[in-house]
Amino acid sequence: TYYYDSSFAANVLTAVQLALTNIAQPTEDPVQLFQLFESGKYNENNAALVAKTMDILKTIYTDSELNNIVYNETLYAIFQSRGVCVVKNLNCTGQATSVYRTLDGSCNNLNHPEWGMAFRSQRRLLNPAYDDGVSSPRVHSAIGTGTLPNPRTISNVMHSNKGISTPLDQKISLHVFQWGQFLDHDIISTPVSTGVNGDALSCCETNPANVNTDKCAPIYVPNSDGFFADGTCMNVPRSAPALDGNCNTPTGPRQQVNKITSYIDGSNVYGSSAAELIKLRNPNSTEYMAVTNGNNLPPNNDNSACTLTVQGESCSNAGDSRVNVVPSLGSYHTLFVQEHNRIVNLLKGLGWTDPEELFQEARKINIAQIQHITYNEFLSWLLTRTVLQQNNLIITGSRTTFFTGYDPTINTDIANDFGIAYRIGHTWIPAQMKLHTDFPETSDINDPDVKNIEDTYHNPHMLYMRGRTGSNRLVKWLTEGRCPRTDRLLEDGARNKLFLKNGVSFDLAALNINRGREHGIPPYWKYRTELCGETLADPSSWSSMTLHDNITIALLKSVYQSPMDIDLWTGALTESISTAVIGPTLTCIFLAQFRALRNGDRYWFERPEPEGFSLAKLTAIKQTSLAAVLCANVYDASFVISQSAFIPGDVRNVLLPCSQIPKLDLSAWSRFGKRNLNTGKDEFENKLVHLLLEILKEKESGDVKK
Ligand code: HEM
Ligand SMILES: [Ca+2]
Repeated sequence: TYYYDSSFAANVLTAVQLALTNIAQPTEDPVQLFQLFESGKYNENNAALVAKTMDILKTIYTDSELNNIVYNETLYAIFQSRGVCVVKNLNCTGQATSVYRTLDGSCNNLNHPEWGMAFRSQRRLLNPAYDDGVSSPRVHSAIGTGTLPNPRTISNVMHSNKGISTPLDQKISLHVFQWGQFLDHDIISTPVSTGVNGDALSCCETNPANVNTDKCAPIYVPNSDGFFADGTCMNVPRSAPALDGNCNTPTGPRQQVNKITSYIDGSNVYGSSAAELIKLRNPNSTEYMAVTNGNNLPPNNDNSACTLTVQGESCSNAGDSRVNVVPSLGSYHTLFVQEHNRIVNLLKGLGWTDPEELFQEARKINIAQIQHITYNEFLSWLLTRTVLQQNNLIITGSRTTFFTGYDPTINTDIANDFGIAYRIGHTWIPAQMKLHTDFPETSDINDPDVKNIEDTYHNPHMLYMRGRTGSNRLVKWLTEGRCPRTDRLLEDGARNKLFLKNGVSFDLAALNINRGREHGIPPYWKYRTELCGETLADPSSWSSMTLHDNITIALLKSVYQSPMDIDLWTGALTESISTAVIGPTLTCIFLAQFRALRNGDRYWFERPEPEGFSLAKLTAIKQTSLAAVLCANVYDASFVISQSAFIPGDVRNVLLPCSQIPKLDLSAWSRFGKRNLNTGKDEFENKLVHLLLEILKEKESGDVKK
């Protein structure tokens, strides 16, 4: 049962009215108030009323139902102005038999049903380092009375590609960039503080002393910047503080929230709550995900979700709210919605009929593919297979066995520190987005196929180009394009012109540094020692910087007073890389997170049934790859692609036509009995059963021709 329905709305109205009669000085008309509730805008001065309303709603709904509908839907934006109430009291029922992963928190981790679910406080790998111990951003230098360098200054010194032509990594395709972000959007989304009405805050004050430091962390750009005009201030709200389950401020240091499920569970495709999911499914044929005009993402009717420049276009809707950030991200969302619907059709051909079962099994297979591609292809490249092997994180390939390391005592929440460190993917952001040209086409000089990235932010237009074939063309471009190198340099379009609109823009590197400080993330050296186990004789000496090359150390020295001041994001990203893609500290942080996401996930795809699959099914999942998903949805059988779409063809990675790329073979899912593995066809008796079923179906619909 789903509780997102009109009776819920009616119950809220009744509860508000009741609550009004219960508090001393009612200040609002209940109908008006209800409208505010519905639109997610509510005056925080009415906190008592909200609390009372919640009490009444709790007499109607169970906690788990309220978590699903209230926190994620209606009250979320209201509380966001003060902070975000974290989910509590989820129930784990049906432990033994639950076949499908749930979104309301029950049972995804047997030991602790809340771990990994949406609207939880982020975990930390290291204790926070706030200036005042509880909440104020780190600003003081480790030595003397000085302050830390301005984030924009660090960005200019360490992350600018000015005067350096941006090197591309010829060994990896742009799928590394896109998978990296897509994965991020499956596991972490940190909400920021809003104004009292749920509106965006204005954090820049003429006098910096007047900044509301509880809700704001603006970046004042130092003069003579070279790009930003003197006096520029970047309007940055602080991440909303986590409130406890009763929406009160907890004692102890400020924590941040993750508003999506941390499990790799395709929540960017399916949503992070049952209520979100139901709205993403096709209402008429619920086995399918909703699509519009030729397999594109459904529109988001809230046009403030993106910037529209062409009439008739709309923002996209998906399981994660950031889907509109860049169009190539939208194209990935589209790809996995298409893949879901394709799997549904395949299952139908194998005798599956029940819409709910079809939906859930297709979702389970789609999630399994996403997990497999992440560990077997993406992480194999990022962390290397050797490191995965050493840490028992390797997917065993053809030696198909179950994963037996499931450990329900592992906390699967995303770590705050990981959320800062994993932003190293910002080094992969390309300068431009491009539509692949299938055929010689007359190019449209007024609407070219190549656009600077700053012209694509929050604008879905590229998806609409060329008769709405933009999504597939962007995906094809990701295959043929090369990814910017994993280095300290960020493209101008991300470092100077992020979210450029009406002449106002942001610096993504400065945002990352600033965000780390306002989350109370300790400096880089602490991760080397306290988390990753290095022993440093004297962390205050530059000679302790043994993981960086001399040029980088010179740059760091020119901006930081002490190596103990270096911010995690900058310090970890600039570690030198000998044989691997990333340095040892990032490897250590990533391992901590990706180990938890595999070992603590009850529904990890390599587990046996009922949560996972039979060996035959698991073998089928392990055959798949990003290339297979691409071949099944966007390429013709004759298209020649590298077996790992992340790594363009070379001697080690043979190019094959799509027709020869191992594809998702669902014969193990057949409900017609055994299949002949040599021919791939159903045995005779199964064919007969199939035919009979077809005839029965036609009979039922009153359309008997045979
Ligand atoms: C065009 C591509 C991208 C854009 C425009 C973009 C933009 C952003 C922005 C604006 C933020 C929030 C900054 C702040 O205020 O603190 C952010 C956060 C983040 N980004 Fe990116 N990003 C992109 C690609 C990537 C990639 C490729 C990765 C990883 C491989 C990545 C990982 C992250 C992570 C982990 C966060 C923190 C998320 C959270 O806690 O909510 N991003 N990104
Ligand atoms: Ca997720």
